Order: sequence, then C-alpha cells, then structure tokens
Amino acid sequence: MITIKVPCSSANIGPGFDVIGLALSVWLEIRIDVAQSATTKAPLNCVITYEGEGADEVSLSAERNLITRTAIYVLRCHGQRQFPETTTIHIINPIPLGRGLGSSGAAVVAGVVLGNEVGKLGLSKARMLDFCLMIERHPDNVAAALYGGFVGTYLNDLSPEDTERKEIPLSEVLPELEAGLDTGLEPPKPPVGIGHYMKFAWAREIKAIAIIPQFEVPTSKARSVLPTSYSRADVVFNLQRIALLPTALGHSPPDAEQIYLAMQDKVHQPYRKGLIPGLPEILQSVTPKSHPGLCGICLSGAGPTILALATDNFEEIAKVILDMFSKKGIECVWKLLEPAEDGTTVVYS
Ligand SMILES: Nc1ncnc2c1ncn2[C@@H]1O[C@H](COP(=O)(O)OP(=O)(O)O)[C@@H](O)[C@H]1O
Ligand SMILES: N[C@@H](CCOP(=O)(O)O)C(=O)O
Repeated sequence: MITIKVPCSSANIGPGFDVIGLALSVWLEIRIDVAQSATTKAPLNCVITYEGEGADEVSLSAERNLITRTAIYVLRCHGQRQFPETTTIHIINPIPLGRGLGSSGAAVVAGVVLGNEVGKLGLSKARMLDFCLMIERHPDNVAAALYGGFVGTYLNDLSPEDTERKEIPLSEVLPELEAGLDTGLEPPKPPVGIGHYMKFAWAREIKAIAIIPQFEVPTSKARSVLPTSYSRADVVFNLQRIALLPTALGHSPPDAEQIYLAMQDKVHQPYRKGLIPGLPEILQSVTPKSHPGLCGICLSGAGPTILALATDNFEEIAKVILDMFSKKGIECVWKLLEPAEDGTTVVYS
C-alpha cells in the first residue's frame, strides 16, 4: 500500500495575496492499492472510497474527482491513459471544503503525487509543482502543501507561448474526461519552472488558531469580487507590510505589535467582507492590546476561516471570535494548529 499525506494550508496571511502560504497540521490522506481484480473493469481502472469532510458532495467517479482527475492529467502527459489495473484509492479528508484552508490545493497536490506514484514517473518536487500550477493557478496553497512550512512563492515570467499553455483551464486540459471519453490525445504539458518557492523561518512560539465558520465560500467566488487594478497607495501599503512579515513571524521571541501591523492588507480582505458577515469588525477589534497573546489576525486564504496567530490564551481568543460570528448567526468550530513543516509525504507499507 502507498499512503500519501498532504497538509492543509492557509494562504495570504494578510498582505501576501497569492504569494505567502503556511502549511498546517490537518492532513488529507490517501491510501492506494494496485492489484489485479476479478471484478468488472472500473472506469479508468480506478475505484474510489471516501470518508470525512465533503463525503456528501465529493464525486467518487474517477473522471470527475479532483484528485483522480489530476492524477490522470499527469499520467496522460506521460503516455499512460489510465490507472494501473485495478487501482483502489481510499480518501480520508479532515480538511473542510471551501473554507479557506486549501482543501482544493491539497487535493491537487495529492493528485499529482498519486499520478507520479502509480505511473512510477520519478518526478522531482519542482516538476510536480509545475503540474499543480496547471490546475490551481495561485501558487501559495500548493507550494505550502507540497513543500511544507511557511513559504513565499512566485510565478515565473513565461514566454508568450508558454503563458498561453499555462492559461488553459483544467476543464480544457482534459475535456474528454467530462464526457467519459478518451480521445487518445496528449494533454498540454506544463512549461518547466512555472513557479518557485522559498521557505521562511517560523518562530516556534507561534501557533495558529483557525476559526472555521460552518458555511462555504468557493475560492472562485471570492476571487471574482476582487478588482482588476489597484491604486498605487494600496499596492505600496501591502508591499511595505509584506517586506516585514516573514522576518516578523520568524523572529523569536515574537514581537506581537510588529506582527499585527505586518499582517494588515488592502488587496483582498476589504473586498471579501461582503461574503463574510462580521469580517471587518473581527479584524479590527481583536488586537494584541485587547487580547494579550494574539500576534496577528487575517482571513485564511479566500475565507471564510479566520486565522489568529498567537503565543498564548488560545481558547480565550477563539471564544471572542466565535462569539462575534455567533452574533451574526454564524456557527463555527475552532482548531489549534501548528505549521506542518514536512509538507507532502509518501509512505510505502
Ligand atoms: N479531498 C477532496 N477530494 C476531491 N475534491 C476536493 C477535495 N477537497 C476539495 N475538493 C474540491 O475543491 C473544492 C473546494 O475548493 P475551494 O473552493 O478552492 O476551497 P478551499 O478553500 O477549501 O480550497 C470542493 O468543492 C471540491 O470540488
Ligand atoms: N491566494 C488565494 C488563496 C485561496 O486559498 P483557499 O484556501 O481559499 O483556496 C486567494 O486568496 O484567492
């Protein structure tokens, strides 16, 4: 059996929209067995079972499930049309869907690593990142999930021809999968070196409180409310803070006031407030002064989860935010998480 574990992630951390990612200690796990089966042939030779978050909404069809679809994309780029016969995949997913904790990023990373494993492709992590970026277009979640820890990411300036290749959405990368067909065509391969990452230090005292509202905000919707251009003042505001953020969060002992300031943002959070009742009040009223132990607070990814970074008083801080959401009629759960330094792991047993 092969077991692949991929951590969830919190993207942006305030000013680092589409740049910064933090892998956290909740893991998507997939268990894979490949064995000749006497039963009827499964589509794409793959049988999926699933437990955990999203069990009532995630497709168990290999042509539609994001994990297996991504794996098929990787396999077809290497001349393999389907999974080896018969591949059974059991998915255990504790990452809530559509909450800003990188469930889709983790699923995409799991799919790329799955394709690499069952196809015995021997891809490097850097090449796997290229495949991930063909599917999830912002690098912050997938780089954190693949490499682990607290990362800064960027996309390369590509040639016009490669830019065009990169911009093909997954539905067009594998159109035949939607219809359950196999045209025999090779999908477009990713350009080499689309994206890169760099790992930052993380002060060991800082933990992440995730307050997770019980409703979903699809990332695509949260991206559609963002403007296409920004004022110079807002861009400079974020640049000034993002220049400080990695150093502030890596410094031990942490300076809460500095971190709080370095986590302010004018590029995505203000525009997403319409999707998340109570967001501006929560971000403004929970500060290191009002709540000792707090270092900084932001929307996790595209939301609606709130990420509070703190060194102490975790329960009290969580409770204040739960109460503020509750006043808006929103129920939440909260988790105390730590950076997942190892990123994606593969174990053979
Ligand atoms: N474990 C999984 N298996 C299959 N599909 C998944 C899984 N996790 C997430 N997805 C897909 O990703 C979607 C959520 O993605 P997105 O809106 O980007 O939210 P998130 O912030 O959780 O990444 C789900 O609706 C589902 O289609
Ligand atoms: N930078 C992206 C991150 C989306 O993260 P997710 O966990 O909400 O999918 C964005 O802010 O749109």
